[in-house]
Order: sequence, then structure tokens, then C-alpha cells
Amino acid sequence: MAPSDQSPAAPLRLDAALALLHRDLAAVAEAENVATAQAGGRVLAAAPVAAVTVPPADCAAMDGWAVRAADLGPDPLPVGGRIAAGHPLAAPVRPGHAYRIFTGAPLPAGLDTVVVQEEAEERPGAVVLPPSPPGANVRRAGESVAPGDRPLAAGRRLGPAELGVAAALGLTELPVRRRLRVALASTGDELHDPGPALPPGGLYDANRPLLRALLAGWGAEIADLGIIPDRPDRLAARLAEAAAGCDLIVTSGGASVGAEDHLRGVVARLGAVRFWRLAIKPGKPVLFGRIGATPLLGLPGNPVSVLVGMALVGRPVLARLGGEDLPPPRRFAVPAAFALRKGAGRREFPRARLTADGTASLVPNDSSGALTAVTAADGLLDLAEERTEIRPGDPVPFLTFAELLR
Ligand SMILES: Nc1nc2c(c(=O)[nH]1)N[C@H]1C(S)=C(S)[C@@H](COP(=O)(O)OP(=O)(O)OC[C@H]3O[C@@H](n4cnc5c(N)ncnc54)[C@H](O)[C@@H]3O)O[C@H]1N2
Ligand code: MOO
Repeated sequence: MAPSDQSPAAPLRLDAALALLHRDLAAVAEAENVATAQAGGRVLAAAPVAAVTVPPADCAAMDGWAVRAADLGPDPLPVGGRIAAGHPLAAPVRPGHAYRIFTGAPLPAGLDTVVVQEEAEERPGAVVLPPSPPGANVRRAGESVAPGDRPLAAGRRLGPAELGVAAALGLTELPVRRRLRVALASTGDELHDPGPALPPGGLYDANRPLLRALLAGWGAEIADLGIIPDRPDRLAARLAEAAAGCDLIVTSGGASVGAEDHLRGVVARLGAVRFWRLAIKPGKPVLFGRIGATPLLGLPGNPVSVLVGMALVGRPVLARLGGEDLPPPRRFAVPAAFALRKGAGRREFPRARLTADGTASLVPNDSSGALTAVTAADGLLDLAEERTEIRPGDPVPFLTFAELLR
């Protein structure tokens, strides 16, 4: 195969890279039916249609007294009976009576209002209630879900609330996409798995555990390729072998311009490089391409660049392949608690903390190698390419880790 490096000479803007990924990639994960109880973290392949009504009938939203609003006046109302959740009134309602009712209990025909018990004055066999607008404290039948509703859209990832909705619909199974299979490798002669003492010049591999946790949290199945040494032949052999059995390859290290950075050459030889280097910091040497038909994301070696590159580029790649509808992360405008200058032409994502006074502050030691700085941060600032100066008080867009890494 002829070497194929289609990457532009200059670093690509992040927006352009994301648009390219969107065009290049499509969902590869087929649909399957999975028990609702096992479907957490999966992506819905189709929108389930509700066959039920929730609540199933008009019902009390509070503990109190069910009445017809028109009957309310200064005189005590005789008590007609008692209605609890799961126990609808058996007999017809007696006109002019008040019924003891509890939250969630169905409101019988003929009554239209619930007066909360705190406002009631009980007498033997009767109750005095204040005036109340008709319909007060009543939840309407079908207010949450009506038959035919599609409360969960296709492409939605199933979190706790979505699983609760699915269960409320009575669904025991859900159509979901199968998990993506992601092959994961670290590259570098200096790297070792945690455990044994390090040889001189050695470094423990921080990136695979970090990436494994992110990928698992995003619902992927991981094929661990381990640590690959800085040898193009070994790298090529491992990547070619991995490509046959997975949906995506993710590597870290060896993505830059040094003599020991072999990834780009290997990808160009075994497939194609679609982009290499983004106009961002951290994460500039990010590479995207294919080994055969299998997409590959090559992240830089620096652990912070790995985290940021994975959040900004990797997450959208996984969403696309996995059929997930992923909105771009929200950018909250927060006043800066700091002054900063940056070069034009590069989009920068400094790690930052939200402070109790509602400002954003930078974290100390914010280098691309300092993962510890990330543990002190709540998210990333998003400083646009054209921006060159931030003064204290200036609004800066803030991306939360809660959303980026979710
Ligand atoms: N002359 C230039 N040098 C560099 C450039 C450049 O444009 N011109 N870019 C710099 C930038 S930006 C980054 S980011 C790094 C990333 O380069 P690589 O992807 O080739 O990464 P490595 O050289 O393999 O490693 C960088 C750094 O990270 C450590 N590392 C690597 N893997 C791991 C791991 N799994 N766990 C922990 N730490 C890891 C590695 O030991 C290095 O210290 O290149 C700059 N250079
Ligand atoms: O782009 Mo590098 O990721 O600054 O360290």
C-alpha cells in the first residue's frame, strides 16, 4: 500500500478537526436488545414508544383531603372515606363529602381538588377546610407520560434517570447499541506498568489507566495492547494485529516530531493520516487516521494532553462510532480571577478551578505533564484562537470536567 498522509501541513483548528471527524465516521455498533437492568451506560438504538399512562389516573400530589372545590365553604364537610395509593375508592363518591387521601392515591370521579392536611381542622366525623382553587394539588393522568410518547430519544446514553424512565414505561428490555471495542496502547521505551521498581530513566505508565477509566466510563470494551516500545516494526505489527478486531485504536505517545516518534509514519504506511497536529494546547500532536479500515486516535504522551485530547476529540469519536447523540460541551461564562496572555492562532485549555465567589482561578503547575494539577481543577477554560489577553473580571468560557469526562 502506498504511504498516505493526507494531513495538512499546518496545525488544524479544533472545530475543523471535529467537522472532519463527523464527516469521516459513522455508527459501527449494531443494535441489540438488552435487559433494562443491564442497560446502564449503553446508547439507545431506537426510541421506545410508551404504552402506559403515568400517572395512570388523576391523583393526589399531597397528603390531605380530596373534595369538590365547589363544596368548600365555612361549614365542616362530613368525612366520606379514605383513599390510599394502590387502593382506589370502591364506592361512588358521596356529594358534599371530604375524603382522607394520601400522595399518589387516585382521585375518584366527582372530586377535583386536594387540600393539604396542614390546612385542615379535624372535627369528630368531619373536617373544616379553607377555600382552594379547583385542581389544586392534583397530578393529572398522563402528566409525565402518555401512550405514544417517546420520552427517550435514539442516541441517548442511559444514565440513572433514563433507566428510571424506561422502568416507569414498564420496559424489561431496551434496544441499545453494542459496546464499542477499543484497543488501547501506550508507546515509549521509558514506560513500565506500576509494580516493580523502575530502572534508571524509567517512568510508570499513567496514560493507560487514565484512558481505561475514561473508556470504561463511556461504555467501551477495552482490548489492552499494553506498552509498545519505540520501534516502528513492533508498533506496526501490534497496530495491524489490533485493527482487525476492534472498532477504534487509541494510543498515547510517539505522536510528536522527535526521532523516536514513529506513530505518524506507521499509520501512513498501514492506512492513512487524516489529520496530525491541532492548533490547541495542550494536545497539539493529536493524530487521527486509519489502520486499514479501523480508525486510530493517536494522543500525545504527556498525560494532561491525553486527558484533554481524549475529552475534546476522543469523546466525539466514540460518540460517532457508537451512535450516540453528543451535544458539544457547554461553555459557561465565568469571570476570570487572574490575568493571562496567550499567543493568537492557538486555542488553549488551561486547567481551572471554580471558586466559591463565582470566579475561575488557574491551578498551580499547569504543565502538560502535571496530571496532579488536573486533580486540583474542576474543568478547563476555553480560550479561543483569536484571544490574546485575559484581564481579571473578563468573562472566560468554562468547560466542566463533570460534563467533559461524563
Ligand atoms: N521539537 C518539538 N518537540 C515537541 C513538540 C514539538 O512540536 N516540537 N511538541 C511537544 C508537545 S506539545 C507534546 S504534547 C509532546 C508529546 O509528544 P509525543 O506524543 O511524541 O510524546 P512522547 O515524546 O512519547 O512523550 C511526551 C512525555 O510524556 C511522557 N509519557 C509518554 N507516555 C506516557 C505514559 N503512558 N505515562 C506517563 N507519561 C508518559 C514521556 O515520558 C514524555 O515525558 O511533545 C513535545 N515535544
Ligand atoms: O500540546 Mo502538548 O500537549 O502542550 O504538551
